[in-house]
Amino acid sequence: MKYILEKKIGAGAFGLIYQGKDKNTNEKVAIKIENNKTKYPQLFHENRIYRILSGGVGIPKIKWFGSEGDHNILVMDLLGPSLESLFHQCSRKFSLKTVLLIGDQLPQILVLPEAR
Ligand SMILES: Nc1ncnc2c1ncn2[C@@H]1O[C@H](COP(=O)(O)OP(=O)(O)OP(=O)(O)O)[C@@H](O)[C@H]1O
Repeated sequence: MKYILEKKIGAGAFGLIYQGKDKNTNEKVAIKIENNKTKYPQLFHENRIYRILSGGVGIPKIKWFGSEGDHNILVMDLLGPSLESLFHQCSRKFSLKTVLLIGDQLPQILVLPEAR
């Protein structure tokens, strides 16, 4: 794999997410990893769904999906911090302006590319 893991940035129900980078270009990426011995692997399906949603606002592009050793690995664009972590940083209170900006942007994220 031409990517290296740098630091853990999140954990989902079934996998861990790391920030990493492309060894050749130094481009920052997000790398999601699951154990491929798990009873109900998810990452293969997640890879397919991300590809269907590709081109949508806020949807990370998939750069690579494959297996190495005991792990399935999905490499994608690194997004900014989650709304939850921004909310936490703002002492769990957003200004009216922020709430309106989020309200304006969320519907664009929820619409499928072909429905635009
Ligand atoms: N492309 C990305 N760039 C930056 N951070 C990401 C990216 N993908 C996921 N994360 C971070 O990792 C966290 C967990 O990722 P994700 O929601 O994909 O896992 P999950 O296993 O599907 O979680 P769950 O099913 O429990 O909601 C996210 O909340 C987010 O903070």
